[in-house]
Amino acid sequence: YFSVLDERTILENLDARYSNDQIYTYCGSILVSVNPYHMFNIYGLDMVKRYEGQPIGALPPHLFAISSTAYGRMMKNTENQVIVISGESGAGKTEATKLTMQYLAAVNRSGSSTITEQILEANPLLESFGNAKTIRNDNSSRFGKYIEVFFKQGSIVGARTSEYLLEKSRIVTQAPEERNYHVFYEMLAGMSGDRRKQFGLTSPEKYFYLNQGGSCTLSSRDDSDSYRMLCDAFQVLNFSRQEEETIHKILAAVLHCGNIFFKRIMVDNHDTVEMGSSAEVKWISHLLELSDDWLKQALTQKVTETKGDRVLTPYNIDQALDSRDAISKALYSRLFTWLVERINMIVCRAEREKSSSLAVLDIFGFEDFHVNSFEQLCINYANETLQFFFNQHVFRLEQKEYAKEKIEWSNIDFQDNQPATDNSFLEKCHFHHSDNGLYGKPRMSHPEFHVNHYAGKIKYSVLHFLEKNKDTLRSDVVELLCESKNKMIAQMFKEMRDRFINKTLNKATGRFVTMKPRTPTVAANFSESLLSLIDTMSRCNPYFVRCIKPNNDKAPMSFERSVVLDQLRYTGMLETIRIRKMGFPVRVKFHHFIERYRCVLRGERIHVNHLPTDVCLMILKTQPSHLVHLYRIGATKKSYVREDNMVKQKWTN
Ligand SMILES: Nc1ncnc2c1ncn2[C@@H]1O[C@H](COP(=O)(O)OP(=O)(O)OP(=O)(O)O)[C@@H](O)[C@H]1O
Repeated sequence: YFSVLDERTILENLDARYSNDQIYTYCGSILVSVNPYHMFNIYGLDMVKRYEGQPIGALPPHLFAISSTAYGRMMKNTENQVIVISGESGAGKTEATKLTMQYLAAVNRSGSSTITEQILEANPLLESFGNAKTIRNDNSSRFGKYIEVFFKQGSIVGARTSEYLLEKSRIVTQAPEERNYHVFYEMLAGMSGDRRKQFGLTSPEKYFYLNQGGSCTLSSRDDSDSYRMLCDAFQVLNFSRQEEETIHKILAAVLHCGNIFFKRIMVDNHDTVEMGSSAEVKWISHLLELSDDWLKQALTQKVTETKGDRVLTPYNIDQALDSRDAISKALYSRLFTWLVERINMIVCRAEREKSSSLAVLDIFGFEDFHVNSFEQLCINYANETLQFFFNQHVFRLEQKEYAKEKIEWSNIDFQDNQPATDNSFLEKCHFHHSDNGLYGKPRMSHPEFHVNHYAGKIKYSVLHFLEKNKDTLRSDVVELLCESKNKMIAQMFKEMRDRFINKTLNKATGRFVTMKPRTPTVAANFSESLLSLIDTMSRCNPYFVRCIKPNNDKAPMSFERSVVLDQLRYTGMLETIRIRKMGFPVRVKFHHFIERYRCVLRGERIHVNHLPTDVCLMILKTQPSHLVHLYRIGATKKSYVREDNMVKQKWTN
């Protein structure tokens, strides 16, 4: 534990420990984990046994200490627990989540059971569909996840995963040296030639949606091996043959979709398009079990209904390409949501009311890129909200500690960071907040705005912002997809249609009111799911794991202070320090305090009957009276000192 908390001390300690191969450190109530980019032999069954039943602090800092404490507390008090794992891309969140799940699987009382195996198998499946190679991380999760594991009498009885904000743009575009989601490459590498033919597929280099990053292979991952693991996971999770087949069909249809091209033509002086390829269109219609002309209708013209009339407006080439990509994104993201629900159906069958849960939240950290767009605003908004949750928790812990030690305090206050982006997110934010101090207006020449987040000022580019926020498939295209002869596909889009269109409200009167068809924005949906997540988490006892990336080169055991310091700021640890500094952040055990400062008594006799608190008071009374407000004596074991250089200086002298 750090007894003194400031930026420099934290940084120096993390550095010193890291160079000693100690990747874990406690900082207040947080476990800091610095990515070693090198596998230490510290996660075996021997370590599970060593940490099992041990409270935090009994053994050196370790992820298993957090898991063990959370598990023990859940068992003892049947109180729900949550471990919040955060950090930037490549910092080690996914690994920490996997290790926590493995720890739980190993210590739970039913040992290895079918349900435990199914819960663990869900992981490679979601990795195939939700992870991709980025320049920062070869296996980057492109969605946030909240996994609740349910226990009854110490045995795992089920689990439920919630997913947040899958990155959709990746399905249709990739930056240089990046890839699309693993599953496409795995499928093409692992399927037999015959099977590939069945879906009209060839090699990954041939697909526009797969080859934009430049390289379709990965040195750190064998795609055909991963495909085998994916197929095993389908088996363990009881996917039917038909379901597996439909999943493949949707994936193949997305790839064909990306290869559709258009020819620009002029009709009546209007720029319009003609479909350039018929082979892809045929394949897509065949795979999705739809009539041949549906795609043509969806891709070349817009349908507007006014007072019962259908008006058809031909698309220009940009609109046609956009609508092609919108269909691909909708197909893939609906499939992803369906998969998560399908896994939950299998592994979440326990009567949850009677069980307790231990949850893990693996969520992207604060992002500040060269160009920040809508996705970054969502992610940073999520971080802002989680930071508020974290501050509340730290604040509560402080209050509890002061109450226990009967320390009077009055001036601890923490800044509610909520207003930073609240509402600005739900509506077309940049038009509404020019008079908000936390908001910066875009300059005329730059389409951007600024938000002062808790972690610093971030500049957002508004280019494509509103489209990204809408991100909807035209309702007539959704209707077309609902007509698929494949029941699973039809059902997926019917759910989408029912969720967005004709939403009905059950008013207090008991009457149903049909709302005007309205599609909630991505931001509104996300904000709603985030608030519900916070609501669930606030009923749990939280633990915080902050993953830190020590360098930007994925280099093993190399600690760059400037890289780490930036993250310390973003992870909110310095905010904890600020909160603690407003109270009495330095807590020293009586005997340590006496040992260290008895010299200031200059030989004054300490009577054998003096209690440690009396001696501490004697020492403190040697200080000038105007410093009285800087310390407190705890009721049970510690002196509390408000950090102040003058006091420190004097005592040290
Ligand atoms: N505890 C660890 N021990 C050894 N190596 C690790 C550990 N944690 C992470 N790594 C290494 O760092 C890489 C990146 O970690 P991980 O995928 O967990 O990052 P992440 O924070 O989940 O990133 P993203 O947000 O992009 O998904 C891993 O593939 C692994 O090589």
